[in-house]
Amino acid sequence: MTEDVAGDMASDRGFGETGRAHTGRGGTGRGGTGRAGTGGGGKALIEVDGVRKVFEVRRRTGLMRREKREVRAVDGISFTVPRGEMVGYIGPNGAGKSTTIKMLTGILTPSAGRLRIAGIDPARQRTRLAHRIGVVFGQRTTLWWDLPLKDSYGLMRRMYRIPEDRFRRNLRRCVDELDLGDLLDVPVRQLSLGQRMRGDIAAALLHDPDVLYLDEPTIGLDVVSKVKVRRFLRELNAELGTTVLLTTHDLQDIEQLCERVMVIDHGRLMYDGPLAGLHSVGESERTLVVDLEREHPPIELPGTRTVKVEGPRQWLAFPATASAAPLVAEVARRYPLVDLSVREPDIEDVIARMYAGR
Ligand SMILES: Nc1ncnc2c1ncn2[C@@H]1O[C@H](COP(=O)(O)OP(=O)(O)OP(=O)(O)O)[C@@H](O)[C@H]1O
Repeated sequence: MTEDVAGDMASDRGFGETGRAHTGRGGTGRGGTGRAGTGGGGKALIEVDGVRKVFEVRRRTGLMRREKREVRAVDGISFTVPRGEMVGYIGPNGAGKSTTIKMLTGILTPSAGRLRIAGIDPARQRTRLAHRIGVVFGQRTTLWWDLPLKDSYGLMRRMYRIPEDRFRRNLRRCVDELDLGDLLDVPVRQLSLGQRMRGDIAAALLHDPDVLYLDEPTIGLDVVSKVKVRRFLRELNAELGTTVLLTTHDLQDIEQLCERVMVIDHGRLMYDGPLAGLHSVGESERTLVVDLEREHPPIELPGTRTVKVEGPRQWLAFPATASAAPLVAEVARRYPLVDLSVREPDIEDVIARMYAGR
């Protein structure tokens, strides 16, 4: 398929500049309704409607016999993502996350349903789409294994027909933000996983994609590099309105980058809404840590359960959706209270409960 991509590439914008339409993180104004929307009534950049992907797998069941089986990797998913939003796409192993991203990039064709990225059908217009999207698959590199990093970037410049000055500007910024200066002359095969990952993130950004798909982008990164990568992604989103779909098992990525999160399991969307809303779905609990004047039998109050007693200190769990104020007042009224604090639920616990519940 040959497609004229010149129109897509005509603009001379780059992430070294800040002149481009500015939507920023959460700038699309999702109201936390728990449903995907197009944000402020604008047309969605990513549209997924009733999408399925069924794999047919054959399994040997005897010497001469094989059994055909269907795997519903994605089982009727619908959502939209407005321009400029950063969305987390999470789920347990085998949930269907990578399959979704592969369909969104045109690598896989859906068995049913409709997909559009900026109006482009990924499976039918893959070349055209390639100029609008950047992809990082943490488990696999898009770089040339035997070439130094900078030569891979040079090839990408030609493939994407990036104007020279824009390429230089974008590369300079990636090198600065992702600490790639000492790595540019190193063949990709000699890079550590974390170094290669930073190289891959830069490669996905050189052509100023509108949409960035990140599949486990912080895998192998040390703590400092994770912080840098997240900060860079936030800056790009704020400056250029880059839309990000982020798949990760590191929930700190989601907490620090995304206001909206989608949870998928067994190929179905279990939740789509604000990150904070997961607490109510996951039936999570907050904890009141109470210091009494002296040791005391476990506190008994309706709507709470005492989860631990250690000397004069007690830990009381209560539903995360309930207000702590009446509970605090009741503890103070009935018990010899010295001090107390409230601990918020850990998002990892919430999601673990959610996966387990299903
Ligand atoms: N090419 C394929 N042929 C057959 N089955 C497949 C194929 N690719 C994926 N699957 C199956 O589809 C389901 C979803 O897989 P997918 O890779 O999308 O999950 P995932 O959510 O990305 O998991 P992980 O977090 O482990 O990367 C799994 O049951 C997987 O075994």
